[in-house]
Amino acid sequence: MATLEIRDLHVSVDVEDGTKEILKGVNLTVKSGETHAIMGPNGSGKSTLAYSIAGHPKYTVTSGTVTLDGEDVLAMAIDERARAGLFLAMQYPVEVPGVTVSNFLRTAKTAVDGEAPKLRTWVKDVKGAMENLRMDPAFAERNVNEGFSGGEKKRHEILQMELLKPQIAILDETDSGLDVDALRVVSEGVNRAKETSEVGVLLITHYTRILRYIKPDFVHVFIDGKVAEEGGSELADRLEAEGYDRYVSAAKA
Ligand SMILES: Nc1ncnc2c1ncn2[C@@H]1O[C@H](COP(=O)(O)OP(=O)(O)OP(=O)(O)O)[C@@H](O)[C@H]1O
Repeated sequence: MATLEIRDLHVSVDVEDGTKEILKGVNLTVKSGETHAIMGPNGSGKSTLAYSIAGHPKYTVTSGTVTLDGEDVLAMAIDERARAGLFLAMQYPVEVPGVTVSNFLRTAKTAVDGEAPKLRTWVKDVKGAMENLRMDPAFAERNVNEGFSGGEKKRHEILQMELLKPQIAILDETDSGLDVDALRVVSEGVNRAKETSEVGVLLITHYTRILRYIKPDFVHVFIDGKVAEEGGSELADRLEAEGYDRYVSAAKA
């Protein structure tokens, strides 16, 4: 059982004429086995939240805390965050020339667990996870992210999550690059990880389409760098029907 707690998080970026505050006091708690969706209009700071927790150097945390079971996540090196049980899928994963998917997964698993996985079970686990995600076995021998299509990148991301078995996964879901089949396969992977290993998921949604396949337990509406409203999955349905207009005009008033 793990708890990720974000308390009064303020984050800025450097801009030409100084700094710009993007996150303006975010409060959020995600526990094992829960799925939380963050929804909000373009530019409201959703990706910034993911990047900040991931420790992206462009984003400066000016105040507030992020803890995992009471441990200070922001003080951890990036690899320590993964070892502590956080999975942070990046919106634009980097290419790793010369490193195959298969080697990458095994190295990542070894780093996260502190010991190499047993070869026999590992090979079986990878094969099973790839089958579940309907991935061609040849994919395992390709170099990480080299020439991957949008759908392949997403499947690879979910494959990592299923194999690394984090406590809390933060997924920045640009489902724009996914066709309906890929969207379904990726969503099934997220639902499976939640059911089989009790992963807590913080799903950052840029489009509501993915929420037809993943039912969030909690929905948080992000407006201008903070949470403006919270509710259950019915809130996602309402937002899909009504949009964000009333929040945005309330924030401006
Ligand atoms: N490195 C940066 N330099 C300058 N401004 C930035 C930087 N990163 C983010 N911003 C600004 O911060 C705001 C929030 O951006 P962010 O990408 O977090 O929003 P988002 O809610 O994920 O948007 P979308 O749904 O459009 O992807 C935007 O106005 C964006 O232009």
